[in-house]
Amino acid sequence: MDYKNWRHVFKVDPAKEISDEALEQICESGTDVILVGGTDGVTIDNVIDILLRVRRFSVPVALEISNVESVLAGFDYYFIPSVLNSRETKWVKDLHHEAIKEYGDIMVWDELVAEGYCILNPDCKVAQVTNADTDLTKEDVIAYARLAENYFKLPIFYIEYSGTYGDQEIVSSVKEVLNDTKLFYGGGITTVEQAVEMARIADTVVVGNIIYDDLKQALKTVKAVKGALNK
Ligand SMILES: CC(C)=CCC/C(C)=C/CC/C(C)=C/CC/C(C)=C/CC/C(C)=C/CC/C(C)=C/CC/C(C)=C/COP(=O)(O)OP(=O)(O)O
Ligand SMILES: O=P(O)(O)OC[C@@H](O)CO
Ligand SMILES: [Mg+2]
Repeated sequence: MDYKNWRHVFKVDPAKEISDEALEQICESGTDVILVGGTDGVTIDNVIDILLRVRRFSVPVALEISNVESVLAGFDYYFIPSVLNSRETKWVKDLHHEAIKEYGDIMVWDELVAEGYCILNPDCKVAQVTNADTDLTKEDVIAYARLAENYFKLPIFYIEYSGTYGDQEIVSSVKEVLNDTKLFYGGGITTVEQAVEMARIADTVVVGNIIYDDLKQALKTVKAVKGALNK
């Protein structure tokens, strides 16, 4: 299935331990994709390990690149984040420029999907690493969404609350101004109710940490998201 039609995503962090049984349940859950990614501790070894283990199942698998050293062939898609509200150009376009300078000749451009991130939880790891300015009004976030769609023409705008449940009003307001760019929501989904709530607003709902904290609850989010009607 094309990433534009994904409703539910499990984000599997290669830096975190997961048993074969748990991984099998995640892969066979009916989720639309396994997105392999994390902020830190992502290495070529742990990415190979996850790829080989997920590839035993038919679910699509994408790599969300957090450093060039851990990129390898064999994924269906490569998701490339740019943190639009980072205070440092490094996380918006400099690392990307370096990577393209080095690997531009061998890159398969059709497999790359650019994501415009807007990080809104000041305490999460990714906000700290990328020095994100999370002190934003609803209007600021809407402006980032419009920048992503109408100026940079990014296929994905990702509202990231990693580790905490987000503000529905902000997510709804962003959804209202987007047309072609898909809205990904991720952060703090721990219950079926939260999964349904965000699935009614966002195009795609990303479920991460609950996989490691409460697998049973994590698995329930798949049906919840897929059953929810997008407004
Ligand atoms: C073999 C082959 C296919 C070759 C391809 C060639 C190649 C190298 C292509 C790459 C092209 C390219 C443009 C790459 C970009 C390079 C790069 C390093 C960009 C920077 C990306 C970036 C902004 C990273 C910052 C961190 C980030 C946004 C990570 C995303 C994941 C995320 C938000 C995780 C959430 O946090 P988590 O880790 O889960 O937090 P907890 O542990 O607290 O839960
Ligand atoms: O881990 P959680 O809080 O579910 O967030 C999911 C994802 O948006 C992280 O990048
Ligand atoms: Mg995580």
